[in-house]
Amino acid sequence: MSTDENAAEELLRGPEGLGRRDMPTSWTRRPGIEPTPDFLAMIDALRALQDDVTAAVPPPDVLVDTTKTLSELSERLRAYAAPERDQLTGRLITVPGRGQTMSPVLHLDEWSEHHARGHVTFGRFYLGGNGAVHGGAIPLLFDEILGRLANTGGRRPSRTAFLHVNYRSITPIGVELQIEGRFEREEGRKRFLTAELRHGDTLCADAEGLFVQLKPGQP
Ligand SMILES: CCCCCCCCCCCCCCCC(=O)SCCNC(=O)CCNC(=O)[C@H](O)C(C)(C)COP(=O)(O)OP(=O)(O)OC[C@H]1O[C@@H](n2cnc3c(N)ncnc32)[C@H](O)[C@@H]1OP(=O)(O)O
Repeated sequence: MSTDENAAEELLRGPEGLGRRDMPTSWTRRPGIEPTPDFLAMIDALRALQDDVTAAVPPPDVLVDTTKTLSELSERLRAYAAPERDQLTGRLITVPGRGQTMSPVLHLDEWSEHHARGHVTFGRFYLGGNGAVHGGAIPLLFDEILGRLANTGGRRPSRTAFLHVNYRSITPIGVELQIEGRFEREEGRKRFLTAELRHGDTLCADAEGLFVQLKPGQP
């Protein structure tokens, strides 16, 4: 196993491997790369921007200005693009949201090898229509909680083979929702997990996921 995989395994091992607020703040493949508060602040600002862009209907002059500013920002950051092995976003597993903005921030409140409970709020960015979260955004969240659960507790890495989602009632944006995941059973390399997303007493969606443990050399 490479040093990188060892580092990941170390953080994923055991009930304390995830969800701890006081653990080292980085999962990095190269010493010296850390998610500084400034980096995390940039990610938070991007999340707010995604919500604001989604909601905004600006006048033409503001649109022109905004486009110019965004293009300048892209160009500025492009100069610092790193290869995947050095990328921070998505790999900061000790930070809620893992430093990426593709899925909403999952806050874990309780964690064990077989169960996880947390909360999440979908912002305006995730709107499908009529106040409901887009149907494609909900599996992102299920994959996040189940993927973590499937790969924690010293288990060898696995990948999602299927993720079946049932949409039971609309999932509202802009309010805190509760999410719960369970590691149901293991059959050889196959790990079966389930999850539910609720708004108070209302079941919004549930999911069943199969995660298959990777064979050596499988990407
Ligand atoms: C690497 C991770 C590190 C984690 C670090 C933590 C990071 C911090 C948290 C991140 C949280 C986000 C986690 C996201 C996790 C992803 O989303 S991964 C990305 C999405 N998934 C993929 O890209 C997977 C693509 N598919 C594959 O790579 C391969 O198909 C798989 C899933 C590895 C399986 O292929 P395989 O190893 O050749 O397996 P195979 O021998 O065909 O099947 C094994 C068994 O599974 C069954 N099976 C396989 N596929 C299916 C299926 N679709 N339906 C039913 N049965 C199936 C087979 O029938 C067989 O059953 P048995 O005959 O043993 O009873």
